[in-house]
Amino acid sequence: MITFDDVVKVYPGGSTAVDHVSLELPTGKMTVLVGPSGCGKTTSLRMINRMISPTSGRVLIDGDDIAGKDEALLRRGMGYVIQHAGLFPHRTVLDNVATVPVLLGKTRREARKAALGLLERVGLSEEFAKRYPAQLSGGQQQRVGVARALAADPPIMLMDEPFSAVDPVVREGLHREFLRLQQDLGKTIAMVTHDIDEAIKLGDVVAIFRQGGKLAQVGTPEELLTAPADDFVAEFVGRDRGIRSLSFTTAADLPVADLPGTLALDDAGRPTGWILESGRVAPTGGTFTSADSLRLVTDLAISSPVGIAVRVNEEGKADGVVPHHDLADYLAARRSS
Ligand SMILES: Nc1ncnc2c1ncn2[C@@H]1O[C@H](COP(=O)(O)OP(=O)(O)OP(=O)(O)O)[C@@H](O)[C@H]1O
Repeated sequence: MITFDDVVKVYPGGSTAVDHVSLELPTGKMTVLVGPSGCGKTTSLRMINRMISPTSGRVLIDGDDIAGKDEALLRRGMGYVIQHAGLFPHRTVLDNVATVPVLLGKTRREARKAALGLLERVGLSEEFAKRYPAQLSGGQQQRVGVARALAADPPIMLMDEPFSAVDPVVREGLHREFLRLQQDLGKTIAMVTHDIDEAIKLGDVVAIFRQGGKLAQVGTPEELLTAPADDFVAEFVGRDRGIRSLSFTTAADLPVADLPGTLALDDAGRPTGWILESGRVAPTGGTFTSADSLRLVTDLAISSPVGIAVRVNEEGKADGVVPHHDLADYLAARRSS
């Protein structure tokens, strides 16, 4: 666990970048530091690897104050990924990834073999290994940046706006891959972003900073969406937070009604559409399983031609329906419980 214990950073010249921040970043989880520009996110991140020292307060790793640790040793346990990847321009992709392990004592051969494996894990095939950074797209460079940070297999990863230099579609893909990777690796990650949607999507814990380097709220994405501490947080997490918070709960406990006769099924019991009063069959527009989110069920119920979402089992067979008024009652009861 990384702990900020009443940390203050005042830069020479008097600006307070971080103002009495106390925060815990749990081991094996991703904590996202998010907030408007200039609110002290990067300063906080850099205090974890001692690129910046606190003016007062302590940063601890597993209970030990890092102020007393050898800087080089400390940083060896931390991967660092920055915007635009920060790759060595005159080294090949493979050598960008293999350099640190060689410095740490691996043979060049071992390091290159491991680097190829890492590049594959971040979605880059062998053909990219011989290229130079300038011969890659922005998204590919970011992937190399992540692979390079992972090369020393550090328990901690510090990431400063790692996905912000790429377009939204590429970013989506990188998010998905990164979440998959983190599921396997379980690193302790501190990530800085100014994008609340990215924070909510990636973070196990999200720490929202406000101007002046103060923490506004720390919580899981669901907590921030359902119970923002004040107007600043409510505004910052965005308008449709009610709908977005439904992404975090599955439909496992959602009661379903029996299949109505107006639901057309094929021989295997799979829904094929709704039989409308006119006799026309309209497509269902999608189905859900009990593992899907309440957000999907809501979307299906709203967009269904008859206002009913259809649940299917693992074989795709219809096994219940949720009319939109039942769903509204369920959501209202859930809120008040
Ligand atoms: N070396 C420095 N000397 C003086 N002031 C600084 C220095 N670095 C940052 N600051 C100031 O400290 C405050 C916090 O900066 P920091 O970079 O931590 O914010 P941030 O939240 O990461 O911002 P952004 O999202 O714009 O990158 C800002 O007001 C900034 O101007």
